[in-house]
Formats: sequence, C-alpha cells, structure tokens
Amino acid sequence: MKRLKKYIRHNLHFFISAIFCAILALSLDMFNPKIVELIVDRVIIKNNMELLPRLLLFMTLITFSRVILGYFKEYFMDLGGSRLAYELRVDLFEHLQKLPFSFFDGINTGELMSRIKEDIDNVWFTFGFGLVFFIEQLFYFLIASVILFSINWKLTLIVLTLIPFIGYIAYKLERENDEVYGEISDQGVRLNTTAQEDIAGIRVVKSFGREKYEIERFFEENKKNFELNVKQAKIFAKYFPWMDFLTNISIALAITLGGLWVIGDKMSVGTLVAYSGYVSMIVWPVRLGGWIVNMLAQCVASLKKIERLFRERPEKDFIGERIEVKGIRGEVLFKNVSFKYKDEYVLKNITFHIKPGKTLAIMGLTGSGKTTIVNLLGRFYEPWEGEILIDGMDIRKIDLKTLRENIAYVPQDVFLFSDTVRENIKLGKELDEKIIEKALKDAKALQFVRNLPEGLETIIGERGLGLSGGQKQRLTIARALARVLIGSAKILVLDDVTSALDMETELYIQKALEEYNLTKIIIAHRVSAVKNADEIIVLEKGEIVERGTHEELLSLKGRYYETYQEQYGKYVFMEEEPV
Ligand SMILES: Nc1ncnc2c1ncn2[C@@H]1O[C@H](COP(=O)(O)OP(=O)(O)OP(=O)(O)O)[C@@H](O)[C@H]1O
Repeated sequence: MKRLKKYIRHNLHFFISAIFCAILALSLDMFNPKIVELIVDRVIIKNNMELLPRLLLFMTLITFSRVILGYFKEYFMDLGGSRLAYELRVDLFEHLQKLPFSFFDGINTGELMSRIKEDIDNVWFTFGFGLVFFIEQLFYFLIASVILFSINWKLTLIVLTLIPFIGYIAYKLERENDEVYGEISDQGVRLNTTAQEDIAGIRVVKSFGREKYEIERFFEENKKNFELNVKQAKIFAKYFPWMDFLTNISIALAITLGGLWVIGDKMSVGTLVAYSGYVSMIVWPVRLGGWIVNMLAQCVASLKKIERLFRERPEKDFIGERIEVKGIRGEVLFKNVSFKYKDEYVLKNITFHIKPGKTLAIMGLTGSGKTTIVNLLGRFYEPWEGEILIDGMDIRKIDLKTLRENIAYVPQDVFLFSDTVRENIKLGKELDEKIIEKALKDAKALQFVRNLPEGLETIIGERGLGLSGGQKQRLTIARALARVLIGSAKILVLDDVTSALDMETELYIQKALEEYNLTKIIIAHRVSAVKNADEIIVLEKGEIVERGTHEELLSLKGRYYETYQEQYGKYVFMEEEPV
C-alpha cells in the first residue's frame, strides 16, 4: 500500500528506535536465566557466597537498564504509531471533505464513523504496539531457541515437539476468534447507528411515541452484541485451557527430562533452572503467534477499507479549461439541463435565464426537482445534459471554491453546529461585528439572539437544539446574508426557507432583501414568497410546466392559479391579495 509507506517513512525513525530498544532489552533478558544458573550452581551448591553480590549487582543493572529501555521502547512505539494514525486520520478526513454528494448518498454515517475511528485505531494499535511486539516475540523465540540448542540439543528437540501443537491451537483459536471479531465489529457499527439515530431523532421518537419500539430495536442489537461476546468468550474458554495445559506440559517435560540428565550428571541443577526459563521464552511467542497474525490481518483488512475510501474520486475542482473569475455579476443561465440521480430523469430540459439582480422563483409539488436545480447550480452534482452558465461562463470551468463562494445558499434542512451563535454565522470566515449584526437584523434574528443568555456567545446545542424551528431558520438566513454583505456572494438561494417563518417575519425578510443587489433564486410553496419574483417557474415531475410573472401565471389559470386559490381562497382573484 503506497499510502501507508508514506506514513511509515515519516515516522520510520520512531519505529527503528523502538525496535532497537526492544532488541536491546530482550537481549538483556537473556542474561537472567544464566544469572539464576550461576546463583544455583556456584552460590548455593558450591557455597561460593562471594560471587552473590556481583551476580545480584549484575541482575540489578540488567533490570534497571531493562526499565529504561522499556520506557524508551514504549515511548518511541507509541509516538510513531500515534503520529502515523494522526496523519492518516487527517488525510482521510480531508479526503472525505472533497468527496461529492453522490458518495454520501450511498453510505451511512455509522459506517463512515467506524472507518474514521475503529479502522484507524486498528492501524494505530498495530503500529503503536503490535509490530514491535511481533518483532520482539520473534527475536525471543529465535535467540532462546539457539540458547536452548546450545545447552542441550537432544532435550530441546524433544521439548520442541510440543510447540507445533501449541501453535496449532493458537492458530485455531485466532481463526475462530477472527470470524467472531468481524461479526462483533459489524454489529458494533449497527449498535452505534441505532443509538445515534435514536438520539439524533429523539424529538420524532418522543412525539410519535416510538420509545418502546426504539428500546426494543436497541435491545435487539445489544442482545446480538452480548451473544457475540459470549460466543467469543466460549472460543477462548475452549482453547485457552489446552494452551495452558501444553505450555505447562512442555515446561514440566523439560524439567522432568532435564532432571534425568541432572541425575545422570549430564547437566547441572542451575542449567536446568535456566533451561526451563528459556523454554518459557519460546512458548509465549508461539502462544501469542495466532493473536499477532490475527492482529496484523485485521490491520490489513482495516487498511483495505480505508484505501477504498481514498480511492473514491473527489469532486473535480473544474472541468476542461479553468476560467479565472474576477468578480461575478450574478447572471444565471440554465440551457436545456437534464439530470438523473440514478436511472430516472429528475430534471428534463430545464431552461431559464436570470439577469443580474433579478429574482427567479421555483414552485412545484414535493419531489418535482426544485432542490436538484440549485444542487446543480452549486455543482454538487453535474448535469447529464445541457449546460449552466454564470455570467456567460460554463460553471464547470469555474473552480469550486470561487463558484460556491459566490452562491449564498440557505438549504431546506437547517444545520447548525454545536458552537456559539457567532461561530455559526461566521463559519470560518472573518466577519466584523457590524456585518454580523446587520445580517442578523435583516434575517430578523437580532432581537432573539440578544435575548439569549449570552447573546452571540451562546452555545447552541447539536443541530441548534434549544432554538425554535423559525429561530434556527433565521440564523441560517443570517449566515448566508453575512456572505453577501462581505461581498463574497452575488447569488442568493433560498430553498423553502419561509415555510418555518410566520407571514410577518417572511415579509420583513423580503423587504430587507430588496436593498441587496443580488440575483435571487427562491424555492417556495407559498405564493406570498414568490409573487414579487421577476419570473416564476412551476415544476412538475422535473419539467417546467408553467412560467411567467405572478399576474401572467394567474391569468393562465393553470397549476399556479390553483395553488393561489388553495392558499388565498376561491373568492379572491387578481385584485387585492390578503397578504
Ligand atoms: N440524493 C438523491 N439520490 C437519489 N434520488 C434523489 C436524491 N435527492 C433527490 N432525489 C429524488 O429526486 C427527485 C427530486 O428531488 P428534489 O429534492 O429536487 O425535489 P424538491 O422539488 O426539492 O422536493 P421538496 O419540495 O420536497 O423539497 C425526488 O424524486 C427525489 O426522491
């Protein structure tokens, strides 16, 4: 994996330092059984007490050095692994920001969260611990084996006959565990998603009395989670006692056979004690072998999933030859634009022209394609046919940043970040106090913001919890107006924003907007929101079925006229409107 190599290269010095410390530390470990051998053979059996202080000093030095080396090993290992995971997570998050809407249409949040969190955690764990641990265990096994053979190769050969059995059980355990682990991981995503959906939609849950259903749904997922954990515990219970049994047997075998060698005077007691110490050193790497292999396999699986995300194509900044844009006037032209999300056309042959400073209103039943039109204008999706021009420039040739900065968009779905009101208006832009106040005033939000406990500095909950629907909507309008006020946006898109506002507030905002020299696209269901537009188009199943000014459309006596009558009553016609 090319990308991984980059992160390893950046942190290679940490990994090499950690491996160096680990090898040095384990080399020191190899002296311990030898010292014990000397204590038994020379100090205890031969009663050579003078040697004891030196051996104990040596042992203390080894232990002390081991602590220092252990500290640095952990430090470098953790630093390398954490930095690698940090860089990978930042890159992945940056990449996700560049992906088009179409990518997010096809993936659920829980799945994406587990890529960003759990899969990167797997990589972090492997590089921050597993890899060095693997190398360490490998060296323990190799060095201890050489020492064992050099002490008594015949005994070692006998003891080693048990090792493949331990290895086999470790392998079986990890294979079965791996399967369950995969299920636990997928199940964890479902459990998270269930909880997340319930909490995010708690208002709907409560108002529809869905608590019992939600509890049952969560209970089901939690039960599955519990059952999988029990299944995993059973696997451990099935294999661990056998591994312990064989481990103990191999040590007992070494001691028993070694004892015979001792009785036959072919080995000293101290050597036997040392020998059994080295046997433990080769048994543990084998016992942990399956776990290590599994951990590496999980890391590879996580890396593959992450790589799949990296392979998703980002939005194209521009298509064809880039046009250098110097100030936009706000002329918008849709020329025979058609679009489909999947197989079916959602927009067919849409053509309209808005001169700078003029207003286009879009009406139509739900699902008729209104939002899709503005999605195409912001290049959140690309048209299948036709072209869209701003000031005569094909928008595909305008880089995304410039294009989107020129469109102040108030979406249908209100989204506020859990942050202060000020930050929700600024959204990363530098805005002075006057601009924020003016934007709030024109969105009829200044008064209620001032009445909040800490005014602009009040932190609003996730998605604006604690505010009314209309208040949230007004903040999103203020956010867009602020962009217009700093001169960055020349086109304002209001996607069904007035539905959450009362008539008085709607009229106030309409009036305030009159003084802005802006091209406006207003999507609305209420006639009151569109009647002053320079052109109104009425959509039906993705096609424009009527177009004209308010008066022209009324005289057509078609869809618009019907809507008008439904909203104002059949007795009113063309004269004074009861606005
Ligand atoms: N991301 C998407 N993937 C697939 N189909 C979509 C997607 N977004 C919208 N659609 C479909 O495209 C059609 C037009 O949707 P659109 O949101 O543009 O309608 P709308 O007129 O704005 O509706 P409303 O008034 O309810 O907001 C609908 O049939 C909708 O189901």
